[in-house]
Amino acid sequence: MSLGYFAYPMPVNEPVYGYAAGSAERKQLKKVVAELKKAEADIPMYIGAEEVRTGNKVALHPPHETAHTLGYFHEGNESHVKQAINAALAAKENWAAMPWEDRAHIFLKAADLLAGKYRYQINGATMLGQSKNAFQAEIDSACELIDFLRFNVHFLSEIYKQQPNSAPGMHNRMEWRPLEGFVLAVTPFNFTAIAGNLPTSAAMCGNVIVWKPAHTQIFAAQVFMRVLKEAGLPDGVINLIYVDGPVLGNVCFSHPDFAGVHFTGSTGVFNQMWKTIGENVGNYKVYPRIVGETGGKDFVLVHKSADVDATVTALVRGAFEFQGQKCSAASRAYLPSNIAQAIKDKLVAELKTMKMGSVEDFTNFMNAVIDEKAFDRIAKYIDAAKQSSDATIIAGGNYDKSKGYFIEPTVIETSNSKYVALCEEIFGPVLTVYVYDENKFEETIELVNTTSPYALTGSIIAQDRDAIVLATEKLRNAAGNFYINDKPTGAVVGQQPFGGARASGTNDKAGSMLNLYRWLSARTIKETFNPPTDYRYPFLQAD
Ligand SMILES: NC(=O)c1ccc[n+]([C@@H]2O[C@H](COP(=O)([O-])OP(=O)(O)OC[C@H]3O[C@@H](n4cnc5c(N)ncnc54)[C@H](O)[C@@H]3O)[C@@H](O)[C@H]2O)c1
Ligand SMILES: N[C@@H](CCC=O)C(=O)O
Repeated sequence: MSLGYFAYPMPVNEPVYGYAAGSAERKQLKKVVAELKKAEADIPMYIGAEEVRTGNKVALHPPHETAHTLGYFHEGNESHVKQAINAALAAKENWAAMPWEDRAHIFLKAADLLAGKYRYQINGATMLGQSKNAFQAEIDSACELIDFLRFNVHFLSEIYKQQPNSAPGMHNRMEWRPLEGFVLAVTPFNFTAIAGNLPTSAAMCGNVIVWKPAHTQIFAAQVFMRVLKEAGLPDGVINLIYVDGPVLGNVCFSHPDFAGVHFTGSTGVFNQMWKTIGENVGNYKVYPRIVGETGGKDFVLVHKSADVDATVTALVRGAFEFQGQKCSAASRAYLPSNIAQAIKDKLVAELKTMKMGSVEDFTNFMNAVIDEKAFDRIAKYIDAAKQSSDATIIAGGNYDKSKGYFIEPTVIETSNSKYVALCEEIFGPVLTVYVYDENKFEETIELVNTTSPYALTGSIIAQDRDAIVLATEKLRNAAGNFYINDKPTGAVVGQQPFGGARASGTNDKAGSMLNLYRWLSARTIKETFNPPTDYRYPFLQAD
């Protein structure tokens, strides 16, 4: 029963804690990190009302301290995927029928729990499990996830208000129904916020979800699942399972009730999913929604009028925060010949001041990359640069996996505008720079536009307004998030809706109304107050 239209005004972004030396929040976070590290967590899957322990235990290690064991998760198989789908479908009717304000309040309560009681837990789990420093964890697993929850409640309440016109004698209305079936959320390792947003944005719309996180993000994912339970999310609405990708795909993409996938991860995996879904079209009850935000090869284009210090800071933060493991990370920079040397000199000097090590030491800017597979992949690009006649390593270039997966922040300079490290996503702490003739700005814009298949983020750094206008126009399709005089990372929910096009995904802008529309299937209802009782039109009468 609805007895009013309830208001959910635009929220403000969650304030970011600074964790400065001596602060109470820093002490508290350190204490929780130490407790989490000792606890040897035993992590079940969450299917319906059950905490499922299969006994097939997989150990979790901090990427920066691989000899330590954080705990174990219970890995599932095909039967658990089926159980999760069944639990989701069983929860569907009640969940879809729950009044919006009650659904909304579960997610608003979850946001408050994250902002208070669980803030250090979710940050600590992200720090240890994904090797994020305290600040990077704070902006991700606390603030961005809280923002996703609060802003999506606001955006969905705005969508529900959108209604058609009505001519005299009738009333038209629009029901914003959830999709018919279940939604699959497949989430990446690098952002706890994204992992939390993909299942909850669709669930908020009344959908039921099977959620599969990356194995390397499970340590934080399970904290969020417990927060959702405590906030009152009914059993079966979101089912958290730990299985291999192909096992998941085999069951979900051949299921008649598959209604959509909310994916963030690499372009290759998304392409494979899309193909499999295409092959199964005709076997589903509905045309599934396919939403995927994928890889990037994000650029920084520097104009001859740029400020050197601003450029270097944008490059250092943009390329090396969280070891470059952001889809938005600055990974190729185009430097004009007049200031290229000054930029490179300062960049190299700044990188020498950067410390790398465990997340427990708050003076470390850099930590480890996520796992051995990533370490080996990134090291190959560095080795190739060492051997290439087209490339020189001007900073970093060393790596070591004896204690953790550590790779120095590395800058490659190349004279080949199509060098592999300017084209392919490396997803690690590697920035490739290319110096161009300062008088060939327009040609360089074209180069930026055509060098890589991706179009996620990019920046122009310039003081000359004409250069900014030109780059903004000509690079319209080269990035879904375009920055002027800033790094290309760090989008904030409600401020810079996030997503790219071309090989970077479907650009459904996480944390915006656009994304929520994908999880809704509108029904139009026309009610006529005084229906006609005779089929004959007046013109049928004889003169
Ligand atoms: N555009 C964005 O908004 C955005 C945000 C974050 C990360 N990313 C991208 O994500 C990638 C890094 O994350 P990752 O390493 O976790 O990506 P990934 O593609 O390896 O994995 C993503 C998810 O897909 C699952 N998966 C892997 N193979 C699968 C298969 N065959 N079938 C079904 N599921 C499968 C993984 O287990 C994981 O849960 C980078 O390419 C990065 O650019 C993009
Ligand atoms: N939203 C994040 C990127 C997420 C991708 O990994 C940013 O804008 O840096």
